[in-house]
Amino acid sequence: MSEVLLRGAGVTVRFGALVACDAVDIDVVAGEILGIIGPNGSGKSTLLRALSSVHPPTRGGVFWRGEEVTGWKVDKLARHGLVMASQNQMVFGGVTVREALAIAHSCRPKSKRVDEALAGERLVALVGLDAVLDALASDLPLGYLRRLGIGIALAAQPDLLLLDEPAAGLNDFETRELKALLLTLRDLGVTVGIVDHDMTLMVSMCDRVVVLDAGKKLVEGPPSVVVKDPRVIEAYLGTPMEEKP
Ligand SMILES: Nc1ncnc2c1ncn2[C@@H]1O[C@H](COP(=O)(O)OP(=O)(O)OP(=O)(O)O)[C@@H](O)[C@H]1O
Repeated sequence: MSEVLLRGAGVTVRFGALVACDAVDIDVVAGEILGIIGPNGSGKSTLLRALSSVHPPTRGGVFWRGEEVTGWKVDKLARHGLVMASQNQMVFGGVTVREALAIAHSCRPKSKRVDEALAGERLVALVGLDAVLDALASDLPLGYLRRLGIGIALAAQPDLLLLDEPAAGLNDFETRELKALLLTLRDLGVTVGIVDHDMTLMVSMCDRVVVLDAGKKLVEGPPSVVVKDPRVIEAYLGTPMEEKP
């Protein structure tokens, strides 16, 4: 039985009268790519932020490797192996790609043995930033900028990487490269939790998906099964997804 790395139990987030996340139970299991999908405003980003302590839950608990971590500071959680990168955080000032990665590497938890696959030149090659190392981060095209955001998150040597809409705005080629990178990360032992609207990407890449609707968990399971579920078609997909040969 695989280890549950991260557990959200009854995670509830209120913004005034709005219940953005409503008593959601969710597990992220070591070694998987877990997708969180659902309509706009269904609470996916809010759930990710609650799980990663960026915006802790109003009610319910978050557990990391069985220990309650609800409300912990983001940097403390990162030192324990949980890091979140959101598309909006992946913006940098006047530093080069090389400098940004060096800064991130210097912030990694010193207590942890360095995973060489996620450090130095191997990290640069892994995230495909070799060609732009001396470019200013602020000059990068979106595809590279996302890779840098992921590279910075990886420099913290996470066991679990949570990603909020990493494919938003990427073209087909960039999305394929992103998928290859995330599959490689899983092979290297980094567990991934991802929110995204690109259903072709999510269905082809995720081991499991959780579907949210109006803040509540609607369905969870293997993507090929979930996308055929009439509740998911009604709430999110509209029409059944076409089967790929
Ligand atoms: N900081 C906030 N203050 C007030 N309301 C918020 C805040 N953040 C999110 N919400 C609201 O909570 C609900 C869930 O938002 P959330 O961004 O989590 O949904 P989502 O499923 O990620 O949507 P999308 O797919 O459009 O990104 C929405 O009604 C949103 O307007």
